[in-house]
Amino acid sequence: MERLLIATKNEGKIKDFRQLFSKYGIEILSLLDLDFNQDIEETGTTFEENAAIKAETIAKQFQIPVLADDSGLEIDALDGRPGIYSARYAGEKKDDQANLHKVLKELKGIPNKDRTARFVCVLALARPNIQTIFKKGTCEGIIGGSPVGENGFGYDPIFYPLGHSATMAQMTHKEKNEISHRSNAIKQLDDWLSLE
Ligand SMILES: O=c1nc[nH]c2c1ncn2[C@H]1C[C@H](O)[C@@H](COP(=O)(O)OP(=O)(O)OP(=O)(O)O)O1
Ligand SMILES: [Mg+2]
Repeated sequence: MERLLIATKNEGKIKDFRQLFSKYGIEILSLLDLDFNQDIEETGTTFEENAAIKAETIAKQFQIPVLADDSGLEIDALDGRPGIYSARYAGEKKDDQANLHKVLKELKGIPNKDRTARFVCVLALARPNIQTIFKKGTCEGIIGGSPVGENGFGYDPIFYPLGHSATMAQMTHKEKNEISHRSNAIKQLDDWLSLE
């Protein structure tokens, strides 16, 4: 296998996947490379369900193996929110800045020790006529008091991975990809990747 289609339009994810799969010699294509203008509605109630919806919709349409990523931020003090609603936390129009500021507002006054959180990434690999498989990766951390750093995307500027004094948005792309939820999920696909 030399090319893999990822069922996403999120440029931040695409950039992560390009780097993470380059060591396997796999070229990444995304929905941005295809003539696919539909919006896939994420109607599931779990990361797994939403990842399956995205991967299976595209695999069925194009009759090729497709990987999808459903991911988000779980904050303990917010009972796991924003969770599966991370992309649309501040409204249907996806807005990374509005989303992270909503989180910061909700955590106002909460001390560091109670600002624990994790990024979660569930990958679904859908193939024509084969049951979809799932892999999950997480990355534990602490939510900061204000956004710091220019790299990455989404909630990266407010997320300090455990044991680090830099946010994910202050890290280089390579540093983020060594510890991220996405890389931890991909590592579990190793078996499948070396079989292809
Ligand atoms: O490494 C990450 N660094 C920072 N933030 C992140 C990361 N990974 C996921 N996130 C956040 C972004 C978005 O608010 C949500 C994913 O939502 P999610 O529905 O999976 O993706 P999406 O709608 O942006 O693109 P798509 O569904 O087309 O793949 O979690
Ligand atoms: Mg989405």
